Amino acid sequence: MSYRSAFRADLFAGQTHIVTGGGSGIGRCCAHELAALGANVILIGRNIERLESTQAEIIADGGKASYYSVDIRQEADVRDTVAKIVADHGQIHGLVNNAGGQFPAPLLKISKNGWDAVVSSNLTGGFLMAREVMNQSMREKGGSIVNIIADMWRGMPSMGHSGAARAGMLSFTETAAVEWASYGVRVNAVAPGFIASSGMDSYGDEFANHVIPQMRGTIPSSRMGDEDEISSVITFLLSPAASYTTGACICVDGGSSLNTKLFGLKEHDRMPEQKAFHRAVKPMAVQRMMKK
Ligand SMILES: CCCCCCCCC/C=C/C(=O)SCCNC(=O)CCNC(=O)[C@H](O)C(C)(C)COP(=O)(O)OP(=O)(O)OC[C@H]1O[C@@H](n2cnc3c(N)ncnc32)[C@H](O)[C@@H]1OP(=O)(O)O
Ligand SMILES: NC(=O)C1=CN([C@@H]2O[C@H](COP(=O)(O)OP(=O)(O)OC[C@H]3O[C@@H](n4cnc5c(N)ncnc54)[C@H](OP(=O)(O)O)[C@@H]3O)[C@@H](O)[C@H]2O)C=CC1
Repeated sequence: MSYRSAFRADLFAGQTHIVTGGGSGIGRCCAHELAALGANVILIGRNIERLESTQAEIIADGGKASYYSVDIRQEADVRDTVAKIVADHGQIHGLVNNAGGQFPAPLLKISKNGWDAVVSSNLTGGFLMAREVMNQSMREKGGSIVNIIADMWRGMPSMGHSGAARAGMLSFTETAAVEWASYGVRVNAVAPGFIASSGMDSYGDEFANHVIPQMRGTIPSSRMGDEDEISSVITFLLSPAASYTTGACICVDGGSSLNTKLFGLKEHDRMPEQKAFHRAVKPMAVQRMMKK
């Protein structure tokens, strides 16, 4: 097995874990790590080629993997796919709700369809997967769910649809942790910062050449994270080492969520009319404080 995990090699032996978005990026990396630790890994995504290729890599490494192609936004398809997985593999021990994505755009440029596409990918889809896995396996037999969210703690400028969905996913995580604790099911979240994943490459040259260098300057650790640095925290949360941890969110972001915001006030400073409006409605004392 070529994946060198920090965890014990038989940690998940005899267990089945689902990784949504397992055909690429963080999900693919996590699927490799879980398989290296003995899990039977179920990959979920839409693009069959990528799923097939990750499955082949894992099998070539001596691990166990299968894939099921499904759009996690389609309720009936999710229900039927989970039923097939349970029929084929039996108990589901872990679910990594990792599938998702968004496009960079300021709020004012996001159409209703664009908003819905992102919210359904990053919030509704994760809910559907968790509900079906719970109803069809974990409710009877227990398990662990890990939801991947994002660094949305101070909003998510230029990805506001995603920020709203991820904040919702955090709330879902907390509610599910409480409601499902008595079934022996733990539900936690991981909030990655800026991770050098294949997904991050999908935003084009402008993003790669301008946004990423600007983002990098805001990270206290002075670098982007790697996929395996997210995978190891997911693995911890799935494992018995986290047996008393539920409803938690671990930020894996090199400190970026503690640092100043990504974007300064340059745009605002270029808008004298709006500035004049704010000044006019503020009490004199506040204006004086602002001038200092
Ligand atoms: C910057 C600083 C950040 C700074 C902050 C940076 C932090 C980064 C942190 C996160 C990093 C990552 O997640 S890394 C990578 C994760 N992976 C990705 O994001 C992969 C790319 N994303 C996807 O494929 C997404 O799933 C998604 C965008 C929702 C595509 O879903 P669909 O295929 O269902 O969407 P479509 O059917 O094509 O389109 C549905 C609607 O969305 C609109 N739409 C789709 N792409 C659009 C686009 N680029 N611009 C405008 N609108 C778009 C379409 O026009 C449609 O609306 P109408 O025209 O009105 O009908
Ligand atoms: N990289 C980063 O810096 C950060 C990433 N994240 C989040 O982490 C997760 C993994 O991202 P990353 O690996 O970087 O990016 P990728 O784009 O490589 O991974 C996203 C995966 O989700 C799958 N997916 C997307 N939509 C659906 C859908 N509707 N149904 C089923 N599968 C779907 C995609 O597969 P397919 O297209 O085949 O369906 C793909 O494999 C995402 O949720 C991402 O937004 C969060 C914060 C930061």
